Amino acid sequence: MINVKNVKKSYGAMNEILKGISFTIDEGDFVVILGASGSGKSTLLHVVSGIEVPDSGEIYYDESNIALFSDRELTQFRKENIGFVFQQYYLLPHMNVDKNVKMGADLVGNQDYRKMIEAIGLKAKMNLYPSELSGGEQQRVSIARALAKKPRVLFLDEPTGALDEQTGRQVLDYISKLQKQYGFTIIMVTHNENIAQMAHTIIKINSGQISHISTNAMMKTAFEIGW
Ligand SMILES: Nc1ncnc2c1ncn2[C@@H]1O[C@H](COP(=O)(O)OP(=O)(O)OP(=O)(O)O)[C@@H](O)[C@H]1O
Repeated sequence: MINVKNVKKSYGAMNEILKGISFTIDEGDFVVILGASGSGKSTLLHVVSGIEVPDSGEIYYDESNIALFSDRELTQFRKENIGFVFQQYYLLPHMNVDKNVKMGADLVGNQDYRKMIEAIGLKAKMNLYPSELSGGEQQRVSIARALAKKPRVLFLDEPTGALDEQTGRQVLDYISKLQKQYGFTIIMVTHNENIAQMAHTIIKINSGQISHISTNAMMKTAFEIGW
């Protein structure tokens, strides 16, 4: 489904961050991208999700190479296919939970978005504002917002990076349960190697290059992994 071929990305003339990355991802896979700080994980996530454009290489979603898309085509592509969750939530502070999630749903006209609020365990807090929620709850709102547009692929950049262990496990548990329910593909960046035990495919990157790709036959739950 996703086929990344020899992708390169630099910031400035001497600063090559992605040095020729290639991999494929199947529909419905749970992929974790591991690597040290500064190895290029976030840059890779931005390029594969169409937030940024690579300098060279190809990024196929089925038959379409999004590396060739115009800005307008990319915006449309992201709207229809991509959900993105960041470490820092990026909720709108003046909107309550319901409105924050509705914002994602409105992008594609999904009337059904409250189901997602319920599925992520926040029905009782629907009318609260982000400042009235814990970090884990805020991250769950941002996941509900991303999933409210029914994306094909959910990208997550260190979704538990700002959370304590127990809250982090809860958030990961919701993510994997929702994947089983809705069948979207997960591509998650983390530097917590334990989280990779939840994934089916593990891509390790080092200094902008892939050092190892492996698959995991025995995926663990969020409460079985180490931390
Ligand atoms: N917009 C940008 N302009 C210039 N340099 C950038 C930009 N974005 C990232 N970089 C540089 O690219 C390198 C890789 O950054 P990236 O965020 O992809 O790494 P990472 O593996 O996700 O790191 P971390 O785990 O610390 O978030 C870093 O040296 C960073 O300074």
